[in-house]
Amino acid sequence: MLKIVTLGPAGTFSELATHKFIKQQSESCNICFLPSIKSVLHEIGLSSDIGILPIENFSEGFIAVVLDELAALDLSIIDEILLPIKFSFVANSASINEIEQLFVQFVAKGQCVDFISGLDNANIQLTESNIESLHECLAGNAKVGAIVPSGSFNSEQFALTIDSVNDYENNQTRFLVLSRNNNHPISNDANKTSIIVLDDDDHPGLLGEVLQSFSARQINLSSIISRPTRKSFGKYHFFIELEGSQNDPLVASALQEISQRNKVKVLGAYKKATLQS
Ligand SMILES: O=C(O)C(=O)Cc1ccccc1
Repeated sequence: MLKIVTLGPAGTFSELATHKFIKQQSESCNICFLPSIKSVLHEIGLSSDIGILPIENFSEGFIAVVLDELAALDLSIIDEILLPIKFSFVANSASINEIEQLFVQFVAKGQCVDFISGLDNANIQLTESNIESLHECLAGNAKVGAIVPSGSFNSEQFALTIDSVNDYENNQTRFLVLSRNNNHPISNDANKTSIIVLDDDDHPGLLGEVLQSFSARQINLSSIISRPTRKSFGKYHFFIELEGSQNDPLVASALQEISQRNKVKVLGAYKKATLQS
């Protein structure tokens, strides 16, 4: 039995991503929910074999806490999942102008900016998960509203519901499947690799050299993100995703070259997700 930990309570997009992953597995799986992204990350490899969490939204970009923990913890990426993301607004008052308190998950807030900016009188309360927002609204008074996953609620429970409050119609989020065991063989269908170049030897041209190792071999990068090390001001880790895996000798030699000059953590190689996969 594969034990999976993800962001709860039940009903989050993370749970939907987990079910999409489970459908592709031959083994039976057991899901455990934890209330915050950080608590999920820290449980992987303890009571759970793997963890599933959002890493990147199509319009908002990367989730900083996940990148920072990937730099700090000993986790590896074994797969990724892509999900369409649709939000609805629910409220205990039929009049939107009466809403004084809005519960919204901290990543969801940036995906519903246009709608939220129209709620003139609402005080924003950030939550850890979209289902926490839903539960807060269900437990709240007549002046409370929430941004929640479309399809996660029964409209009879609310005085007002408005669908499609996300800024972009084709909103999508990418989730990572993470494990603590770093010895996974690279599967033959892996066509994407994630690495972190850790800032341990800052010098002029560090990033240029890293990029040159890839461009000299015609290796395409799909993302590059810097995150502060939080050790001293102006020092950064670089989270890089590239096409291909170390099964390809060109990728292997690029990573070997970069590793000779820098501390590199290869997070994992996996098959690039699509909405259909
Ligand atoms: O709270 C959830 O439902 C999550 O799984 C986190 C999240 C938040 C916003 C978009 C996608 C996933």
